[in-house]
Amino acid sequence: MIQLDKKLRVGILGGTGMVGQRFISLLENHPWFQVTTIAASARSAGKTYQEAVSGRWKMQTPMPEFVKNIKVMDVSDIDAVADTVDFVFSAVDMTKDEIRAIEEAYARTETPVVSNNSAHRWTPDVPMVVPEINSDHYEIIKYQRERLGTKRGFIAVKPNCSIQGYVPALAAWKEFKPTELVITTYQAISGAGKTFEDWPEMVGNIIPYIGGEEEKSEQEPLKILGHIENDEIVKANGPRITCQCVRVPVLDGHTAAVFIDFEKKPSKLELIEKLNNFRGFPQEADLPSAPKQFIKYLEEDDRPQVALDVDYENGFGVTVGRLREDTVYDYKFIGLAHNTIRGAAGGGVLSAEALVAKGYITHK
Ligand SMILES: N[C@@H](CC=O)C(=O)O
Repeated sequence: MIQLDKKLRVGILGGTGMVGQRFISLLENHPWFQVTTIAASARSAGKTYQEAVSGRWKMQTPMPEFVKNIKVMDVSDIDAVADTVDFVFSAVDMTKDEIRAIEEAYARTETPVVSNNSAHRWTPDVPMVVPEINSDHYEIIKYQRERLGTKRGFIAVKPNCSIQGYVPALAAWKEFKPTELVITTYQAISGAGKTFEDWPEMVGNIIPYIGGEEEKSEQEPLKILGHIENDEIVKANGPRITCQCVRVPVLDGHTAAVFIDFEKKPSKLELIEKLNNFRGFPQEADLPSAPKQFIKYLEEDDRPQVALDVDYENGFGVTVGRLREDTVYDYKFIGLAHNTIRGAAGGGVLSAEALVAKGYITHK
């Protein structure tokens, strides 16, 4: 693993919300990153983090000591916040237009922005990366910096949490050329920033609608599987993906039930072997948060299960099971990923580690 002489100073934009809290929990004792700054709305600014989050700490582990007395800054005091950090994670809660503008404004202060938000996912020169799959897309950053007129500053985003249970399998099976997928996702309530305490209507309930989620689940995989052409990322032509997204009474863990067709139908054994052996840049570079084995195939008929498998590889890994031939499609399977770790803050932390290892994030 790379050793840094001193830790990089990190700011969390939107640090009081659920994803911000997850960033703070994951970054306690991080070997490369030290959270020095938390920025949130004017309502929280000036308070200590503990005061600002009072009664709203949603993690299952206690609030880390180091963060309790940090004075929350106003996220719109861009220069003041940028002065205190080497880069920021963004989990701000604003309109898409506001997010696009504020993330660009931070990037223009020469502060790299690693964002959990969807606002910039379709900006053509903004990489949307799952580090095991398409960390080569970070090469687009040089064109983004030209557009923004920056030397250090840029924006990189991570994709939606709903796709993390099946896109890794698609990447592992690329050589068999997947042509068509029919998916249903079963999404945990933490994806909506909720716990059962603040969303009691979800106990024993299913809600067959998550605003905007189906389009993201169908389209974002194509950007990840795409390639750089000139100064933009061009999305892949296929596979065709159709998806239904359903909210289920689970705290953490998005499950995907997937039917899949291939151009060249492989054997079940070949598919399982590709899943278990799939490695990418985080494993090769031995990044601090990299799961040793990114995808694990579980042979038992009743796995993956949220209760047993959501924390696989500390929530950074993906579990797959129930792979079998189908009567209409070539195969069907189930995938599971932790939505607030691999699917949100953890995916952001791993992306930032990849950006450090590749030299895009440095000390100011
Ligand atoms: N929109 C998702 C969160 C993923 O990023 C959800 O509602 O589960």
